Amino acid sequence: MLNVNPLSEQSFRPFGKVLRTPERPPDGSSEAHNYWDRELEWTGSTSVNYLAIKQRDLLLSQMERHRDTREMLLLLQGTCYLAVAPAGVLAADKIAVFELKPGDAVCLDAGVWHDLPFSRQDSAAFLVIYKDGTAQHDLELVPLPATEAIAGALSGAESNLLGA
Ligand SMILES: NC(=O)N[C@@H](O)C(=O)O
Repeated sequence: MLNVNPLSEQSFRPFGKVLRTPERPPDGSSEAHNYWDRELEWTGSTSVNYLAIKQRDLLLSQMERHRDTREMLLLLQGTCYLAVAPAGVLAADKIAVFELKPGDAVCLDAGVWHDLPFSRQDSAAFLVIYKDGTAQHDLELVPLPATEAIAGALSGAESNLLGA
């Protein structure tokens, strides 16, 4: 059973960065705004993609990675669970699951394992930003040795499966 962690900069650090209001002084400000420049260095051709997530059972059976790009996930609507594991050899015992709420933005380091997010309601929507062509040329998808249930509000099917 994979427990769900609240999202924090510290807890997410092994997987990438959580983008929140920076603690450092803004690079520009006025009566109307504060601006922080270059929160992430980003070079090369980039695509901005729309990802609509459909609700599915909280059962993690695969993970994917993109070796050659970081991946920014900006949650536009819906609460989600995001399963991640450190880059390198995929170790099932290193998988962590985080709860993402609307407005949360995380940037996965290149090669960090993840699965498509799990929506906690009928649907959810993200902007996904990474190197152009990633979905076509840099998407490695692998099955897990065993399906892992994510601890959350189990659906009927999940309860039956787990004998809950
Ligand atoms: N499978 C797939 O499309 N994955 C990307 O959208 C992604 O890394 O979120």
